[in-house]
Amino acid sequence: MTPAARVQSSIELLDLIVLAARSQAAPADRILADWFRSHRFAGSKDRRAIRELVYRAIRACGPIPSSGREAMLRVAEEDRELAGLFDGSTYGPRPIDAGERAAAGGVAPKWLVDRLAASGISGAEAEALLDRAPLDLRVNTLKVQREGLELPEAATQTDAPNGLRLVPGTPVEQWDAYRDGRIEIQDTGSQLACHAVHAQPGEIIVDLCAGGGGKTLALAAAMENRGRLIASDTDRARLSRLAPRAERAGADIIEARLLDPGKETEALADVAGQADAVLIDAPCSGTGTWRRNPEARWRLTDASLARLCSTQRELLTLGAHLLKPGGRLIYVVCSLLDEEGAAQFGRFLGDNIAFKPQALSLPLGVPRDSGTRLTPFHDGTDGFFIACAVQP
Ligand SMILES: C[S@@+](CC[C@H](N)C(=O)[O-])C[C@H]1O[C@@H](n2cnc3c(N)ncnc32)[C@H](O)[C@@H]1O
Repeated sequence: MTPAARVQSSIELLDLIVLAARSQAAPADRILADWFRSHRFAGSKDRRAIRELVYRAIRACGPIPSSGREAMLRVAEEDRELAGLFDGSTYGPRPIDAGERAAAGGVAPKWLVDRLAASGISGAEAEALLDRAPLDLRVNTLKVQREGLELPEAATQTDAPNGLRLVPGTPVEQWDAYRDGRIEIQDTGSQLACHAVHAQPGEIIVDLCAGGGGKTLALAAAMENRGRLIASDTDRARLSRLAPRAERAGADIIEARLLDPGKETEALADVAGQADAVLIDAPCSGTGTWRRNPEARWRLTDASLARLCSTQRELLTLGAHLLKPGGRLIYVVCSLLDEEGAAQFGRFLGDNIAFKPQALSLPLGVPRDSGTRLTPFHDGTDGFFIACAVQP
């Protein structure tokens, strides 16, 4: 493909992505994968260049643009070489009309920029939400210790106890160490959220919103495969990814439990009052993960945020009900909005005065009310709010 043809294909893909974002349909990654499958003439270099262009344009537009062309013009405004490819050549984009409008830039739609600012995220902190994320690994101590691990490429140690960092795009999935479960791909912030659980061998631990089990596997490793680790979620597809991952990681103590939405308490009745620790990695707006998923800021609405906050409240209540006296409740969201993080947790503490917040001794982050906040700007991790409470 010519460079101009790649730009035109990216514009057409952005049209599909914008349409899908407006109707909460397929995510950008899926749209790209489908397009590459049905356009075999696009070779690997074309695919890489198109993906790069599409994500540059998504990052460049704060509010959702009205078309793919407007989005690409936004990038072209700051890239003369790209602007020169709007040349009207065969398969290329038509020339830029005098006065043709580019999409608005910025970090996010205005209502979200305002909410972030109200939560103390503005300026450089807000801009860093759209940086490129590094590639972080967790060494699976069920199989190997960090000191004993040999990898095809040099990695630097992170602040997470078993964390390593590589250049983004390193083909980790093709490495033997990945295939045989010695390493997992996991953001440092996510690793520190697991560290905050202080999971011990022999404990009963519930990972209430386990999803595909990223954090469950880290907990199993901390528990040295001893004790009970119940991994629950309401999403069958996500939870079904856990069993093969657990097998690869050699994590034997995980009991996966699919929850019926609205009937979670019944499904976990046998654990009520028994757990040493409950991790609530709650569903959230994901404002802390825009580095990996910049399109998410086009999809979030005030109404969906309110629904997420209400689910978080219910999950906190359920988590508290599962704990034994003295048990630890660890609340985590990959969001930087206080209504999902500090204020949500503060409300729980206000409604449940028997629970006392516990300081977290994490190597990164800054205190935010009763918890700790990690941000891409301050900590180089995804954005997280992490807090712990104990009922003495
Ligand atoms: C942030 S994700 C969890 C990610 C996961 N812990 C990991 O590390 O990969 C939140 C999860 O909460 C789940 N969820 C939503 N509502 C739930 C509910 N009522 N009970 C349990 N899980 C729920 C979602 O399906 C989603 O998988």
